[in-house]
Amino acid sequence: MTAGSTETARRRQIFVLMGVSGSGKSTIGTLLAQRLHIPFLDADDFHPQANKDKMHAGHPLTDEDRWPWLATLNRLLRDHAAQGTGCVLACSALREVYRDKLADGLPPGTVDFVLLQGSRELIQSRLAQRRHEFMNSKLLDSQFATLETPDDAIKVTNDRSPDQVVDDILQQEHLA
Ligand SMILES: Nc1ncnc2c1ncn2[C@@H]1O[C@H](COP(=O)(O)OP(=O)(O)OP(=O)(O)O)[C@@H](O)[C@H]1O
Ligand SMILES: O=C(O)[C@H](O)[C@@H](O)[C@H](O)[C@H](O)CO
Repeated sequence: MTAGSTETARRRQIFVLMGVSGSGKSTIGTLLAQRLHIPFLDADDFHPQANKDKMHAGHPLTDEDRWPWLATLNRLLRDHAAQGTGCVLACSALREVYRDKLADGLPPGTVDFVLLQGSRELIQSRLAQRRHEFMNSKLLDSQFATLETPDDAIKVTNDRSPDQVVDDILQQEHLA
């Protein structure tokens, strides 16, 4: 790829940073979007209030709770693709069927899923120090139980500085 075409590919690509709560989707996703000069979207901002209330009370979401939210996110991604602009979306996307819903109707190769990994101990310790609008850290076990590890995602362990993690993503993406 030439430098010019690499730059164009970067700007059009849609990245979905996925993983359990506290895996670093917002932190790493924000930085990745800055590095690529594309917008950052956080799926947390699109939950209906009922979902936020449920999680805040310590109850995991069900598939039925997630479908309308995933449909909203899919529309957002389609809008970006239609405009020819990429974006970075931070979204748990824990199950394969959720990822299929997110990518539904988008041209093949448009969406790259990036799984942020980390030990339960590391993530729990980060959650213990974090304040969040609605997420309850007691849900971490159910998040791990629901996670279906994708075969075809970029996988990075978020146990280094955010800058190093973004470097790793871009290298695996051949966009560095
Ligand atoms: N590489 C890192 N080094 C140090 N701290 C980190 C790193 N990545 C994330 N954190 C911290 O871990 C906590 C969780 O990160 P973040 O909020 O980005 O996760 P998330 O996956 O978006 O969580 P949620 O899905 O619950 O919104 C935050 O306090 C963040 O500052
Ligand atoms: O699918 C889910 O269960 C949700 O997306 C959760 O993962 C939360 O929204 C998020 O982790 C809190 O920020």
